[in-house]
Amino acid sequence: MTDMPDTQAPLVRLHDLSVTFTGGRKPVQAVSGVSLEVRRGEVVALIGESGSGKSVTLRTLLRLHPERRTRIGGQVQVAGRDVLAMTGRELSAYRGKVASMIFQEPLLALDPVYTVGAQIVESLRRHEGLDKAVAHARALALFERVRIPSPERRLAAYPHEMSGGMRQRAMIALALACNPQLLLADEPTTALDATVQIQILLLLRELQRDLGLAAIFVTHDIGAAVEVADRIAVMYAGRIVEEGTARELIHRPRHPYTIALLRSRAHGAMDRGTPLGTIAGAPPDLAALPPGCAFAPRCALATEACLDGQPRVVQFDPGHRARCNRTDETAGLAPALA
Ligand SMILES: Nc1ncnc2c1ncn2[C@@H]1O[C@H](COP(=O)(O)OP(=O)(O)OP(=O)(O)O)[C@@H](O)[C@H]1O
Repeated sequence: MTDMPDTQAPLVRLHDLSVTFTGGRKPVQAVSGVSLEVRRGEVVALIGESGSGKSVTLRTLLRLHPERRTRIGGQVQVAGRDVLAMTGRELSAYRGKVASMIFQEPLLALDPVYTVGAQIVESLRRHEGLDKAVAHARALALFERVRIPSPERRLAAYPHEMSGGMRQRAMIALALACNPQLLLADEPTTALDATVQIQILLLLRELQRDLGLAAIFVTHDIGAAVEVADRIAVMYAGRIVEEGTARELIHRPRHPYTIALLRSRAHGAMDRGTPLGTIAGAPPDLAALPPGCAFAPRCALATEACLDGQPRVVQFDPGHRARCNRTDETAGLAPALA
């Protein structure tokens, strides 16, 4: 029975991940000690201010960083495979087939000189070994699946000939072409109009459920995170500072940063499209991280101990944890939402 896949094991397992960019004058510690598990069929949202390491974490799952200027520590396992140990050939078989990414700007993912249809057909031929006619039929079915009107005509269009929303749907079709198990989405709707954002989010949620995909979304939008995610992980200065079910995190946040994020949003309305608000002070320089809690200089509850060393990780309900010394003080601090 040893070669049977363990369906109970998490599909994604990040353990003590650290990512340091070494190309500049000083090393930039973009991600520190991130551990995160995502099960099959589960959606996790990574939220936090700009520069908190959300995109870097996501991109590590596909090893998209410049190899020679990036130092990666810890473990990255997807579908039981060690992503950091993959050879170039293994990596290109893995990308798109096991894990696929949709980006904020489809024009960066789609090649401008080929029609969208040609790109999907090419991906299906390369990864799945399909012949041209079968690949074309599959591309057409994918366009129908993501509800692109006049799919046959649109397959023959170049990316720049499509509207933003249609391009995003085409990129989703391309990402799903080879039946991946894991969908990674980096601010997938930020560049779109509010109504198109909602349509795309609902489409992603529907596809994720129907296809039983695991997904990790990076977003600035708490409303979108609550809408699509089963669990939310809040990042600050490269660390996950709090993690829990979407419900738990919104109603019973325990990290002062999560509370500040929720409070900073205008009148606390959980409407979609409401971005994270601003919090007084600035995040730390990732090239000179402090020895203690990186949020302490902005935290009203911080003590000397918070400035001196890394805070402890406190576990609440199963799956809800916060990296903070002061969680006794934050219990019941309603984020002024309801
Ligand atoms: N290739 C790179 N070389 C050097 N620094 C990088 C590189 N990629 C990202 N960084 C830095 O790592 C830090 C974390 O970036 P990241 O993009 O993960 O933040 P984020 O939380 O996703 O923010 P945003 O919402 O703005 O995308 C930033 O300071 C960024 O400048």
